[in-house]
Amino acid sequence: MTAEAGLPDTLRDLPTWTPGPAELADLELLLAGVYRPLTGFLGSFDTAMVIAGGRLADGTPWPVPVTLSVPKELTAEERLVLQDPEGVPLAVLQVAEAWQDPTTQAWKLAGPLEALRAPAHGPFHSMRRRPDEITKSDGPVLAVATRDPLHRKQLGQLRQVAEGLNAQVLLLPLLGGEHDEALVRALLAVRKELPEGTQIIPVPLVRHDIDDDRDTLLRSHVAAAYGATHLLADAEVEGTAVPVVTPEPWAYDADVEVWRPVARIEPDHVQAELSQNQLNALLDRGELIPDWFTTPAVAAELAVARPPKHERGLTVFFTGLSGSGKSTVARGLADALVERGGRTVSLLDGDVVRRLLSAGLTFSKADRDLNIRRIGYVAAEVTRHGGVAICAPIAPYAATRAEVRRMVSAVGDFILVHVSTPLEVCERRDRKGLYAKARAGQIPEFTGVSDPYEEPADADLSLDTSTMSPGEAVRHVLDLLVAGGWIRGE
Ligand SMILES: Nc1ncnc2c1ncn2[C@@H]1O[C@H](COP(=O)(O)OS(=O)(=O)O)[C@@H](OP(=O)(O)O)[C@H]1O
Ligand SMILES: Nc1ncnc2c1ncn2[C@@H]1O[C@H](COP(=O)(O)OP(=O)(O)O)[C@@H](O)[C@H]1O
Repeated sequence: MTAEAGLPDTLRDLPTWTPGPAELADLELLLAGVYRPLTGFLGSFDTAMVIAGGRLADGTPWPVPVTLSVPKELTAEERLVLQDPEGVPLAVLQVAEAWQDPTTQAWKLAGPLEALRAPAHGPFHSMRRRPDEITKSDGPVLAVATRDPLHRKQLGQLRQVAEGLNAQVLLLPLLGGEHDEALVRALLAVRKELPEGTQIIPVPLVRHDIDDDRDTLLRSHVAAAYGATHLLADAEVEGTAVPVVTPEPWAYDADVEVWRPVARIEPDHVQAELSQNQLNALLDRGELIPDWFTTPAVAAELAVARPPKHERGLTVFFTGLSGSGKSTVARGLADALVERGGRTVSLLDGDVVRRLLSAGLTFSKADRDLNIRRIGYVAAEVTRHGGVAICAPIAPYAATRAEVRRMVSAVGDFILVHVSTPLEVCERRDRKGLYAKARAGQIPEFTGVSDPYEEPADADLSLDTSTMSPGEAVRHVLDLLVAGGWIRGE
């Protein structure tokens, strides 16, 4: 791991590290001055103080720990080049402290950063601005820092608050999910409905693991860095970097077909609203989002971000002992789906994967985990593109299965099927004669015999194939898919 060509000679021999996506987003904000007063990743004392009381060690208010995890091997370094996933160097970290997180045990490096290059990728990158690149307004500026599209209600509330303050609007789409493009497109789609002169600047602020109040505080810091004088938010929180303005409640007056403040709706008029759950249910069924709720252009983007279940990407992940019936049921399911039509199916069978994608890997814990991560990566890509990925490895470790669930769930849906056939039955079947060899000590680390299998506690379906035929087992999975709306019933 040494820095690539193109770096100044003085930095060439420095070790390099590629932070994860969330840390890279934090790095971008640190380098751009959006996280001012922070100039680098936090050390142990600052982090503890921020978590405990929302302040840095010197008393400056700051709501969220901004830290950098590294492998233990890098904790002895004095300087480190931080690079993007393609190996492009972004910054040099001057290590002030190497420390271990007392909760997660992860190793962290803290210290100031020297920018080398601004990250230059990502959809709508051309719309991004550093705070020092925008012309500051003289008058009030109302920031809306949002991860959600603006529907007719929010547009009305925003216009009302902006007018009341006589403020310019600064719309900050917060990027950091899987559907960032849909969010920015949905906000661009309502541009005409926004007050004149509204600026839209996407900000790579990923969701930190903090409560709503801290999240509002963080948004207020970002808003202040971009020159806002006010932040529109659902609730006021003490200590925000700029004052929070909360909109008054609005509802749809169905009698006269307009959105307006609830206080101005006649008591005998019918009010309408659509909760997030109702909206999600409509999207899941692929039904029309009513025009009174949101504009058609926004509705179209909502459907991109959350396609109807029967078109949404899906991974069905079978796990179980060797010989439990994973391949048989997975193959049966793939055939049944292909026969029904309307879905593209990729079958990632354990044995086949080991011959191609994971050729050369052993059955050590590290190699099994790598094998499952590779399967998960491919399944997530299939899912992202709206296909059905069917996986059938043993996948003996719960943590690795959970990792795959997380990866896939970010881009579509994930179903875990535990093929729970008892070991004695698998061993009796011994289709490949492997159990006999394992018992004879000829195969070390054989799952269920001399290697662990962690039973899933989070299975969406359990199938004990000793009590049913392969056809019945496939039927159970199909029933689950129909009940969940992923495929249509016959
Ligand atoms: N030591 C050991 N333990 C378990 N299984 C072994 C081992 N050595 C070879 N095999 C054969 O490899 C198949 C399991 O591979 P997987 O990729 O599914 O395993 S894992 O998920 O990476 O643990 C498994 O296939 P299935 O029977 O289809 O499960 C076995 O045939
Ligand atoms: N209900 C059932 N579902 C799946 N397989 C079954 C069932 N009943 C018997 N079997 C037999 O059990 C064996 C399972 O092997 P396989 O599907 O390769 O399991 P795995 O992929 O989990 O190693 C096959 O020989 C299959 O015919």
